[in-house]
Amino acid sequence: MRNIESVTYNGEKIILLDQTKLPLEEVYLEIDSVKDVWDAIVQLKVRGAPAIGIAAAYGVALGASQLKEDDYESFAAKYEEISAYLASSRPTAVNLFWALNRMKNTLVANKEQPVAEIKQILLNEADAIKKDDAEICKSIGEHGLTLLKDGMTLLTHCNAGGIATAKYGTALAPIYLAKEKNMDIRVFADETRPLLQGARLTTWELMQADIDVTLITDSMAAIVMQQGKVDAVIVGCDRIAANGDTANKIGTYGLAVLAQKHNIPFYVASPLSTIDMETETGADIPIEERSAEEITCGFGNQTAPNGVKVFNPAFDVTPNDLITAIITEKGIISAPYSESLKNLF
Ligand SMILES: CSC[C@H]1O[C@H](OP(=O)(O)O)[C@H](O)[C@@H]1O
Repeated sequence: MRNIESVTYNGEKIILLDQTKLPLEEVYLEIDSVKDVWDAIVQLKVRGAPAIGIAAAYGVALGASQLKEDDYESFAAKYEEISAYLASSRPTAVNLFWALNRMKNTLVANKEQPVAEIKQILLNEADAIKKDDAEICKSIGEHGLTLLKDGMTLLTHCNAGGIATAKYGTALAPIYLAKEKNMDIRVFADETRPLLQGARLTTWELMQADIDVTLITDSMAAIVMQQGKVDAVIVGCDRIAANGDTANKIGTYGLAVLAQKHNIPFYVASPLSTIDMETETGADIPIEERSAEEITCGFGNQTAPNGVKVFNPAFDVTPNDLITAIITEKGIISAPYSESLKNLF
């Protein structure tokens, strides 16, 4: 499997794979400003909960490295402004806030150090967040692999692959590890309107890895399940509430309802960094709403009348009772999630 890195740091600049250019172009952006990190997150040039967290970690460290303040109090005040700005980019994926919180804790833990030292410590912490994520995703893959059998066909939604994380992905991690073991695993990838992360990114990733993938429109998920072609659904997530309700890309909830109707297991793959025990239920998860143009003029092709009213939530919430199991780096957990999630921490 070619390791395609969505976020790296070259000692001066953040290098981002521009995911809006895929699948036709593999373009890497050299980012040296916090504003450009913010823009990249907002425009989904970097996307996927863990990758957003990693980008924000490098973003706040990069911003801190450029600060002129040399006393801790002034430095920390400016640092807070940078962190708050990056936190304003997207509201749903809790990894953004989890990563910024971990970076803030690193700052405070080293407040007795000279500011120049702190700047390097922050960059090292961003590196650690990225390294940890790759190891966590591999572990999710290993646990998820226990659910797979030779000859299975999985359906996935959006992109929860290597480019949504540091490496391996979450939902796609078990599939990559199954490939390494020469298992015969096939995948249906929902195109995932309106931004087509499935059509553009998941098919691209899986084809790069020589994994059998079939692209379907979101509306075709029902018929492939009805025809008995799907053995399990596996998706990523952007925030899991303390009771197991899970926010993921819009369309996921409908898949979970369909899976229940057809007695098909519905798995969510999630690092602990995407589990938010401070958010009690799915009703408390902020759902990002995006521009009308993403629907009326997707990829520059107008397909709806000027001025039409549009509702464009980027995520929906799957109630915990529709989730068969949650695959984490610490193992696979099942209902009742209020208890099983608590035991992970
Ligand atoms: C491994 S996190 C993937 C998760 O993030 C995606 O959202 P977006 O493309 O808007 O960042 C989608 O919900 C995926 O399941």
